[in-house]
Amino acid sequence: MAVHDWRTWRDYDKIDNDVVIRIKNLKVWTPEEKPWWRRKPTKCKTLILNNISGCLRRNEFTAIIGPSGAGKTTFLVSLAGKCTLPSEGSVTLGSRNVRECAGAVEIVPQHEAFMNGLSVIEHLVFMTEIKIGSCRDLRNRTMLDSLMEEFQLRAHRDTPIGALSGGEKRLLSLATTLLSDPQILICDEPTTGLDSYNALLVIGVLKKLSAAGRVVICSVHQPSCDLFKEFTSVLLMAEGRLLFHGAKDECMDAFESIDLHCPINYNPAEFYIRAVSNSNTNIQKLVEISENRLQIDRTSPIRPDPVYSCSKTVQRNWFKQVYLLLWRQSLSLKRNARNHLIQLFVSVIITSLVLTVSYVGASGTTQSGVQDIRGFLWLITSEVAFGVSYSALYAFEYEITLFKREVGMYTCSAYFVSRFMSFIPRCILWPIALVSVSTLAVELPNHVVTAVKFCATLILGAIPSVAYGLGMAALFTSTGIMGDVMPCIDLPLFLMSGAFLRISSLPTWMYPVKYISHFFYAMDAVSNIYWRQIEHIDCPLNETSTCVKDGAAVLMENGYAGDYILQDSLGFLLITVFWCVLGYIGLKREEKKGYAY
Ligand SMILES: Nc1ncnc2c1ncn2[C@@H]1O[C@H](COP(=O)(O)OP(=O)(O)OP(=O)(O)O)[C@@H](O)[C@H]1O
Repeated sequence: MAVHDWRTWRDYDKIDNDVVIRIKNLKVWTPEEKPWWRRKPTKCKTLILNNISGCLRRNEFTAIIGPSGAGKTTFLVSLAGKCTLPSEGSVTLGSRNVRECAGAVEIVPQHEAFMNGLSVIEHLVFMTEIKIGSCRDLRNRTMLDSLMEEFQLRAHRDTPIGALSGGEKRLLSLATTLLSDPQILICDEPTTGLDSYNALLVIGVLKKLSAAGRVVICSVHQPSCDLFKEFTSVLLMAEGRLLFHGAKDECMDAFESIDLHCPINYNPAEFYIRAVSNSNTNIQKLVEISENRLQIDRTSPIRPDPVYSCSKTVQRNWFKQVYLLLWRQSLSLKRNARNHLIQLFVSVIITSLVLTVSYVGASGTTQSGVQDIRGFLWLITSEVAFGVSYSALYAFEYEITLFKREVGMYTCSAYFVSRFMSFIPRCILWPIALVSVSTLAVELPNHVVTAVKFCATLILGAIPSVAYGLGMAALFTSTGIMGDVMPCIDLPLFLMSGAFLRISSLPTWMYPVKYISHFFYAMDAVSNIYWRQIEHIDCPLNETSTCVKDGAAVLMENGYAGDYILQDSLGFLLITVFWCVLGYIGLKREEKKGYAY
């Protein structure tokens, strides 16, 4: 098995065993909980990492072990510079803070986040394209091929990720991380969920990477003897403290020096973990030993800087990012095409059939027909607006973890724009299907032309509806309450449509709300299209109430504008921009919250 022989730290073959990462008095804590309206909390509630100091060296292949809740994950995430909890102390690469060395350090989190609709090869091609550059580049293609070979992913090349086993997903996650050839690789429980063969396969690849000059550090949950012996050093943690860090033999010596002897044929990793679980005395003694050893580390040479600032990751230009993200969305959409078609059939065709049956023969040329047509126009408008905006509402809920894991690969705006554009086919298909079927039995003047105009208007109206749904989704993603908030905002917006009350009868202070209502502009446009063609409405001789004489009178009664084309087009555009800006702000806020682990 060839392991990345094109990736060596050739600059450093003269210095051996020198320090790469230095950790100085690292403390991480959970903040005191305060009501959301109070100032940002600063006090410490629970100390997760307690004054950890140490260093990691070149060629070191370290296993982090310790009881559950020891702080292993928090330590690894801090090493990668991605910890979002309040902290003190420093983690440095050379003389630079690890947070400034993007690309030099990569973390493989414990729980994978993928777009499950993609196949293995599609996912790897996307990641290659977005992280390191074009797949047409021979070097990038070789890298991709070699990783597929190393992690035995060839057999699953075309398998959808959702159908992979937990272990196979783990291998894919590792392969994805290694695409950018990080110099420091941090893995949180890379063997969890793998059978012993695959666990050894993964550890074997990681070991070779460390032998080639990288720093590889992994937390391992209860490693077997076979697995444990592959590591060159061990880092033992308990209760947020570093109890030991060094070669495996030295660890055994340290335990023996405090009179703790590992029985013959007993798994040493298990012995260490047991010895420090719930034993303050042992923890205290080991902390003292660890502090003495630290004095030696402090005198070790530090690597010069330049190597850490270099990274093989590239930032693709904004349009390329949008294109690649759209391509990924479209693949996922294609794989779920059957579900989308069923959804189209159930939600649109059946609804349209119900409408056409209910409004059979309806015409706006009679007094009783005026009300029917008003209802019909409202129903086709609202079906499209609601259908499209609610389908966008959950766009981020399932993808937010993926988005937060991929921070740095593409910009927030590129992601938002691509997500927005991925709804465009729906904005076109839904209105066409709805209008074509629902108008079948309704009497429209110039039937085909009017139906086409309805389609065009509803397509344009669907775009601000998507922006509205995405805006709400991005603003309330983290709270998960968008489904509860949206109906409350819908109410004033659809009241402004003019379908339920005359806009002219609104209190003056409510008047401006209509300008941010996509329901209003859509209803205004379809009503104008229809009623402007009705030149006469019959008024029976025995009619007691006042008759509406023509379509213009109906428009006047509802308060719909004169120059509707300009007003409604501008309205659609402004509302789309308004909700997109709000959605972008919401997504940016999520991005700022940091890495999801
Ligand atoms: N964001 C957080 N908010 C509150 N507590 C947290 C947070 N992150 C971690 N903790 C707490 O810090 C402690 C250490 O967590 P961490 O996940 O780092 O431990 P671990 O050693 O990786 O555990 P395990 O082996 O079970 O995965 C745990 O008690 C955990 O509940």
